[in-house]
Amino acid sequence: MIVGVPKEIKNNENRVAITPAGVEAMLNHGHRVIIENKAGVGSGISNDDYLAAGAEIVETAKEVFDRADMIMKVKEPLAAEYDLFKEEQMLFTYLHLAPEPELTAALLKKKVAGIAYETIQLDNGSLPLLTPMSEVAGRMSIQIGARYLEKTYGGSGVLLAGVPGVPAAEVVIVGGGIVGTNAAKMAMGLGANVTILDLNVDRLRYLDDLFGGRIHTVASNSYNIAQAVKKADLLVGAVLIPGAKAPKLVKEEMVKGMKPGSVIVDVAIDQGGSIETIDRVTTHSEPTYEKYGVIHYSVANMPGAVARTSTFALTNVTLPYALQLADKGWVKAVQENRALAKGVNVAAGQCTYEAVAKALNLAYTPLEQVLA
Ligand SMILES: NC(=O)C1=CN([C@@H]2O[C@H](COP(=O)(O)OP(=O)(O)OC[C@H]3O[C@@H](n4cnc5c(N)ncnc54)[C@H](O)[C@@H]3O)[C@@H](O)[C@H]2O)C=CC1
Ligand SMILES: CC(=O)C(=O)O
Repeated sequence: MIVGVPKEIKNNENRVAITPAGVEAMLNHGHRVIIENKAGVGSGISNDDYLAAGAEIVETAKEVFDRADMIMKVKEPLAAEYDLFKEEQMLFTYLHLAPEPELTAALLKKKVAGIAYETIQLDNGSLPLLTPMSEVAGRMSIQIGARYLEKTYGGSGVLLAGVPGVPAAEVVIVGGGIVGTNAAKMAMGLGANVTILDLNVDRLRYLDDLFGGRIHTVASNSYNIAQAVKKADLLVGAVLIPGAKAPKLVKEEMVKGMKPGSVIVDVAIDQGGSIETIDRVTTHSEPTYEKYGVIHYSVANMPGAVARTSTFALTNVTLPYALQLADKGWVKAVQENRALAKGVNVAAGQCTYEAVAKALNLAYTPLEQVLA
């Protein structure tokens, strides 16, 4: 099979979907890898590194899409890439289709088999191809929040740690999964007071144990969210219902009541955002906007800014699945791997992921019907 890796084109997206180690593994399995010129540069991987591992470098994304049976990417395709899909091509990448009707329509029209990293799910409910980027984004959310709290960035001028005699900042995290836990680790490490809200009380129990009772855990409901948001210097949105649009848990009225110069980092923006006043996706070039005196940060590809770490963390987990797809073709691969089957969001012109179909008001076709 020919595996194609285009250069990412999202604003400041410096990650790349394969490393030289991945190229070597693909070749060892009998496949060929073609990579767009300079696709790895943002992650510190040169064309020569790829060539030495046995890849072929081509000049344009069009050539990659034209020649490859399977496209491996990091971020969801952007409008400029929609015309490049080949009929029934396999696409393995983050897709986040629930807030993306146009992309979904383009994939359905070309009958692309779109396998989304973020919905591949093990039987224990975990999302192994989302986890490493959630670890990155969760950790980043606190350093980003700390920066925007500084006066020079428009913030309230609060230091997360405080100092002896002046209290530490209040960090409130809505969603205690991978992003939330990693945000809490960083915030606690910096000396902030941390509150995490989650719907899942068992998860809160686990976090209470993990942090030795040194963070506050609170059951998530609109009353408790309102109380927590009111006191927050830094609010992190970190909820997820796999595949679905994020619920808007923090209402406009709650944001209006926040302290001037406080900061919101809505990590859940890639699923549409969990804060009512987050009305746009921002970019690394222009990451924030101000509303009701509160700084809003809603970048959907946060790990792209720390691409060297992120590319290796991501490809560590994507490669084993990519090899299965390349070795067997997507149909056989998903028939033999239940976790991978959950990644199939669209195939054969049908929407095969229920939460995506619901979010976009599309007909839902169970994957088994497409495979029959
Ligand atoms: N902006 C970016 O660059 C990135 C965004 N993300 C996104 O961050 C979000 C969170 O990801 P993970 O932490 O990996 O997910 P996760 O599945 O590990 O955690 C989500 C948590 O949200 C909780 N939750 C669900 N509904 C809730 C509610 N009503 N109230 C409170 N908690 C609720 C769940 O119980 C779960 O513990 C996802 O949308 C993910 O795609 C991840 C990486 C990078
Ligand atoms: C998860 C995701 O969307 C990202 O890492 O960019």
